[in-house]
Amino acid sequence: MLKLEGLSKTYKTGDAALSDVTLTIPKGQIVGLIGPSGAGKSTLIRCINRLVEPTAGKVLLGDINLARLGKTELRRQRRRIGMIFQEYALVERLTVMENVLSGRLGYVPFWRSFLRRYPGRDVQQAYRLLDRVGLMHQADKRADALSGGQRQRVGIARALAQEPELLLVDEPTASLDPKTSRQIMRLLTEVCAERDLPAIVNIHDVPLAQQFMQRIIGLRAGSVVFDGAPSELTESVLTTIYGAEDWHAMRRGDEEQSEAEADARDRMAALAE
Ligand SMILES: Nc1ncnc2c1ncn2[C@@H]1O[C@H](COP(=O)(O)OP(=O)(O)OP(=O)(O)O)[C@@H](O)[C@H]1O
Repeated sequence: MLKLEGLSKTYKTGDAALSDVTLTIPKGQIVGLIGPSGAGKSTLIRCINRLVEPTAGKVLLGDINLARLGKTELRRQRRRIGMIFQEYALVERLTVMENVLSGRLGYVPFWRSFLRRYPGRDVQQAYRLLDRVGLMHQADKRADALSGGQRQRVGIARALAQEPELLLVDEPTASLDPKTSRQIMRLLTEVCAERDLPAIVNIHDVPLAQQFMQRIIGLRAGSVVFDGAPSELTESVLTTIYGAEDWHAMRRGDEEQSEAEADARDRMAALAE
């Protein structure tokens, strides 16, 4: 279970990016974090594993307050948190298998990782994970030979190889097309459910969040302005989160996108006739 208590962050520049955020995420719950640009979504995610140092507040993972830890203990505790990134953050020249195994780096002694000699148990687990994310036959391919969707599957397998207790997911589908985005979101929600794993997903795409998340947290100017079920995300709630102009502009953007897609489909269909 993750508990944030009074979490705040003011950057050196004076930007108050997070103000007094308090929330609890129970085991197995997958939470979508939405809000306009600059609302503090990335800051919130990064304060949890202290890629960004919180200015105040507690980050309780189980009964350990991550916000209070010194460097060595923080490094150990970070193993409990898996991260998935928008741009995948794979080592491009390494194979898919080696990328997944790198999720074990926090556990194996340095010499083993340096020689790339992982324990047999880790290798077997990595194969199982590759199978689960549908990449069994790509294990020996270099990461730079994969499509965006396949790369994100490697990112998911790598995070799971860590055997985390929490997943932090930063815009996992922002670089993917709509169909691949849905496949990735489906995979993410399934693997979390299978492991009773809680996740916080920073997600720009509101309809995608509504379709896949169990709970939505809306941030605006560093504060939580909505916390509820996807079905409660009404027009007026979205206006509170995004502001009237932004929300209408976003919706118009979606409509234009759908029209463009329908138009492209019609053209393809005409060509195929
Ligand atoms: N390293 C930094 N130094 C100073 N200010 C920062 C830094 N990172 C973020 N901020 C500021 O903190 C606020 C929150 O930014 P953050 O990136 O967390 O928002 P976000 O909701 O993730 O936005 P986006 O959706 O555009 O990624 C913004 O006002 C931003 O300008």
